[in-house]
Amino acid sequence: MSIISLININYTYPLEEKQTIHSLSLDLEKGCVYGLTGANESGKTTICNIIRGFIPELYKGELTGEVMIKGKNINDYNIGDLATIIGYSFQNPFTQLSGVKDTVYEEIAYGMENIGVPRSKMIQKVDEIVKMFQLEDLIDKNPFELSGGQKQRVAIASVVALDPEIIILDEPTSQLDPKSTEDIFEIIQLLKKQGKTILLVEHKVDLLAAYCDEILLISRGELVMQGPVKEILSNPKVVEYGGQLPQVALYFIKKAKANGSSVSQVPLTVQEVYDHLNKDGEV
Ligand SMILES: Nc1ncnc2c1ncn2[C@@H]1O[C@H](COP(=O)(O)OP(=O)(O)OP(=O)(O)O)[C@@H](O)[C@H]1O
Repeated sequence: MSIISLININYTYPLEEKQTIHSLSLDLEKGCVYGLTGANESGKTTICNIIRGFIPELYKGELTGEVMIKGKNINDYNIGDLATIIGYSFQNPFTQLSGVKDTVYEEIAYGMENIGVPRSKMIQKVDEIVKMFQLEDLIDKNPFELSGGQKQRVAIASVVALDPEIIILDEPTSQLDPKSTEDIFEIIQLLKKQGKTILLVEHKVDLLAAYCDEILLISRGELVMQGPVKEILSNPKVVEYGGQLPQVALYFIKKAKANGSSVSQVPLTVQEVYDHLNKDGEV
């Protein structure tokens, strides 16, 4: 049984004539990291909102098709239960912060407070999360006085603190510098090891290539490609659909085309190039 299934989803925002999501079906398996990518405005955030139930709960509009979470129709969950199963970190961390807590420490504890986690367990979890996200120097600061990147880290940390089985991260690194971006991807790796299912909206395909199991490519509200990272991110069709390929893959695809050879085995990451050269004794 897939942990998330969308079955023939069509969706139109309120007062819009044009449909945003068209005949979309997908299955996501427990414990995998999925990279949801595609051009701007192709519908990625909308899909996340459908999976989390914010559409049609908050956004209304016309939604048809079925959303199944852990084999059960999303309409059969109560809102509280769904919130503990699916954690959602928004594209804009400002939206995510509660606005009612004065320190980063309290902000991270806030979600647990709301669901009645015992105090001793809560303190233990906040300490663990602070360490995981390297927030030690920020715990006494007001969340709204942080930089954009710091807010983003705190927002994601608050989601992870609730220990949801499914974690949706909508462009989690959009405001982060390269070092903090790598750190977030390392945390994603760790969460995968803990058995979490992660849906990651991200434009940085080089990082998706290194950390995801599968890629879902969206174009104009349709799922146009889905498959293992190796298969999708070495396929030049991705670019035709408005997506991007890793820089390394682009270089090797160009080289393969010039030599008239197959593009199916191109490396996607610098590490793969290194491993390949190492095997041949060239480094
Ligand atoms: N609340 C809304 N009401 C009406 N239309 C909306 C609303 N939110 C998004 N849209 C439209 O739906 C389409 C898909 O938007 P969405 O934000 O899902 O795309 P995206 O792929 O996440 O974009 P980006 O990469 O730029 O964040 C866009 O045309 C957008 O203008």
